[in-house]
Amino acid sequence: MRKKKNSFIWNGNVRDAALSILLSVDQNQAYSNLLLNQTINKYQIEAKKRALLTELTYGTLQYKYTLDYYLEPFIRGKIDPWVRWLLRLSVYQIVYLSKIPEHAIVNEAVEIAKRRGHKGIASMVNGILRSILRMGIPSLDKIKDPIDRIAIETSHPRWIVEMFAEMYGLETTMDMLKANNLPPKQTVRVNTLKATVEEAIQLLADEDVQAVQSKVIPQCLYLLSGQAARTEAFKNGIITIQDESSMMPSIALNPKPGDRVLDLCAAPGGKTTHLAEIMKNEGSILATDIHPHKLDLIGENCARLGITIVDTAPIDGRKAAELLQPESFDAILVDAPCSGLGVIRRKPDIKYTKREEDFDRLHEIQTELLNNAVALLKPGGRLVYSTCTVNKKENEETVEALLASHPEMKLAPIQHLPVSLLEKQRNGMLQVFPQDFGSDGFFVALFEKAE
Ligand SMILES: C[S@@+](CC[C@H](N)C(=O)[O-])C[C@H]1O[C@@H](n2cnc3c(N)ncnc32)[C@H](O)[C@@H]1O
Repeated sequence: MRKKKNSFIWNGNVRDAALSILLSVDQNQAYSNLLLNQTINKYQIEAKKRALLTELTYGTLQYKYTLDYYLEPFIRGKIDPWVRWLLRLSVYQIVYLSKIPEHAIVNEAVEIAKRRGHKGIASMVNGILRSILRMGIPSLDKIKDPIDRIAIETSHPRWIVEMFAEMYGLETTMDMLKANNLPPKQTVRVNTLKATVEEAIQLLADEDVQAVQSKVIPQCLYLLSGQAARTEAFKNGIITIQDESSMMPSIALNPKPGDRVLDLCAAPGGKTTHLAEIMKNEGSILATDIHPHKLDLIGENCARLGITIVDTAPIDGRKAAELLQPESFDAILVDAPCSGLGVIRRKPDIKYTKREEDFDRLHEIQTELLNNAVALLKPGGRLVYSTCTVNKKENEETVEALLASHPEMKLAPIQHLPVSLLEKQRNGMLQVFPQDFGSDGFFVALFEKAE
């Protein structure tokens, strides 16, 4: 009987589990973050193994091209994809994880190769890994072309490096792509309807979770221990799990208590609930999304946080102006679907699966969403456009398309954010890179409609 190389049942072996997740991401286009969370939750994997599983899965995926460069001189002929992933997983540990003894890495890999394949494959894996340990990995200094060097060193496709180098220069590109390989901080937003920042820190401390206030956004806490989703503070609606950059759009829009607000691409409601907190839960927010099933998440988040001013509706934002009353909202947020090139450190698969062709289609959708938002905005109203990407085609160029077709819309300087962020504004637009504050790459533009 053929052995199943990909089927996964948790057997307590972290490397086996990491290998199964990596294969599934590669072959079934599964999302690494979702699959990892599902595996951890389904098998209730304990904290220490959970940390190692996360490190091995993300690390190996993040450094896929770098690991292939290191492996290349040692591999003769074609090898099965699962064997290549096993080798990448092992070389990742050899190169990047100093605490794991080298003989243990090799032994584990050989055992997995035996279980999933046969003795012949196990002996090949053994041979390759022992050669690497004996001879060392090839130096990156051999790569002379600067674009190739960044592509291999940070493990990003060449076209992404080229594109960013053209947009931002080589130095910023290198910094950004290096930051894409760092683990994200665990950050939460304090629900100011229920607690002050100090009270939230104390409530978390009561549960042995150490939290410190961010120096960038005051409502943002960094969790230095524990798991936010498992805390009573989370269950009781004191905190929301959210990246610090994602807190910028709602603050930039700054709706007033009593306003009528539209959040056009709202699910799962991270920013809708933030808007409601800023509005002190007074006024009304219509939260719409094209996917009806995702709207339940907004309802659940509002219930947990004690927010009562949000209504939800399944609406394709590209047709919203036909369905809702024109010029009826004081403030509108368009947190648009985008390429996600700012969140690669959370979703490393993005860098391998995105295609340049996707950008034109996204730019078109973003422009259509904004056109609808403009039609729904009251004269004198405010509109925020945000994305979690660092791609000018979807950011600056989308803003320019809006300004070109709507003379009644003007960019307005963003206020209310801390100076460290505001001084990054260029021409009324704010682009944050992952290397700036250790938060996601994010873009925010604020518009005002003429009276
Ligand atoms: C970046 S996410 C929004 C995240 C959300 N604002 C938050 O903070 O939790 C973009 C959302 O746009 C939705 N979407 C995609 N196309 C849409 C469309 N044509 N109309 C409305 N929503 C759309 C997606 O379902 C997705 O939930």
